[in-house]
Amino acid sequence: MSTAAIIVAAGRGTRAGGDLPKQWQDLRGQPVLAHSLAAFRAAPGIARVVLVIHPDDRDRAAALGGAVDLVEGGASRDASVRNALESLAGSDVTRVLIHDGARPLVSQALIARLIAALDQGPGAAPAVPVTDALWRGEAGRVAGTQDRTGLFRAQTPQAFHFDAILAAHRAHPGGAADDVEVARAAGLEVVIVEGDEDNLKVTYPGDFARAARSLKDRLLNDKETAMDIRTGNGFDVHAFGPGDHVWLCGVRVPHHRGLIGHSDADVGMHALTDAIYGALAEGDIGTHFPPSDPQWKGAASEIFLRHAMGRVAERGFVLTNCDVTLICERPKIGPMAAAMREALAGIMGIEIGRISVKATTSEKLGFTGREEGIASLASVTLLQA
Ligand SMILES: Nc1ccn([C@@H]2O[C@H](COP(=O)(O)OP(=O)(O)OP(=O)(O)O)[C@@H](O)[C@H]2O)c(=O)n1
Ligand SMILES: C[C@](O)(CO)[C@H](O)COP(=O)(O)O
Repeated sequence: MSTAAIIVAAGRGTRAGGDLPKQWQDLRGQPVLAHSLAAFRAAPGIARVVLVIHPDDRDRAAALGGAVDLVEGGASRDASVRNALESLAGSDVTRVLIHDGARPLVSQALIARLIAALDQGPGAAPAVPVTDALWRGEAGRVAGTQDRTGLFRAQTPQAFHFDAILAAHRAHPGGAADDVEVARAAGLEVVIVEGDEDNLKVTYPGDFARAARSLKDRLLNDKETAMDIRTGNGFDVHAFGPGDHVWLCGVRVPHHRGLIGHSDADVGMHALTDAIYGALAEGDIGTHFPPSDPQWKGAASEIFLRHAMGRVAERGFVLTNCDVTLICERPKIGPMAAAMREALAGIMGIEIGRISVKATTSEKLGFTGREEGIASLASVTLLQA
């Protein structure tokens, strides 16, 4: 059993206007059709994609790249669908989703709903109920009203058992608005699946801007496609006190003084850990390891950093890079920076090339200039994996 998608894109888009047929016009940096195609390529249940194109568009279709079967369209939408169905006849395809290339906002959730609905019967198609009042118009005036009870606006993809829809198309005289009409003419039952208001068909010039707005909203908000990139920053200070070494970014650095703190006072690692919690909007080290809790007294700061990295993984992110700056006159950090990056890479489980440790003095100004303590700044970037 295998499910194929047919994307019809052989129309000329006369109502949309423009220099190119609408499916080849730009929508946020890619042809409209590239968005429709990407949705089916990404859909887990779809084994094969057939793209129906106009003969004039072969070069454009080739530029889309990737594994698709190209089929030439016909003079009408239903003729285009028929050509694609015939190209799959005799293959292992048992189910098919037929989609307008001009609907670039089809969602993974909708595709999944349709595939699931085919377990119940030979046909399933998405639609949204009509919510506006309906009028009949004549010569620019309202000539009557139309009861909207039970009326729906039909969308694609429309999904069918393959043999049934192929036979229905072969038997149809032509001129159907969509494949549901063809299926019903052959007596097939088609269930209505909840459609999606965003799944608009680019038809008129104003639809490009609407589609672009919806796509932008989806990129920002939709869990299916959202690219969640986060930055966080951290800042920490520890004062010098008695001692013969300091811990900085996981490295024991000999020094004529120590740093005072509830834990091991690794100021660089604390700033870095806080930057990670900041990017996740999960507070700071004190939120997770309260200083009032005696169990963290003298604790190795790598415990905090490992916990923050664990939260990054649990929340589905990866840390793409971090940058730590230590601010002190002494000890000199330069000779130790490579060892610090290596220590952090080991604790964080990421490659050293994504970790920067650097230092600056404050030109003998302020508390770091007077060598009363060390300050540290850190920033990180997280990406939803
Ligand atoms: N001969 C045709 C006509 C239409 N289509 C496709 O069917 C879908 C829905 O059709 P429509 O929105 O009407 O597209 P066009 O026919 O291109 O538009 P117009 O009627 O404005 O010319 C589109 O993806 C279109 O490319 C097709 O593959 N072959
Ligand atoms: C297939 C379709 O998109 C379902 O709503 C619609 O029927 C296409 O209509 P058009 O007249 O080709 O724009």
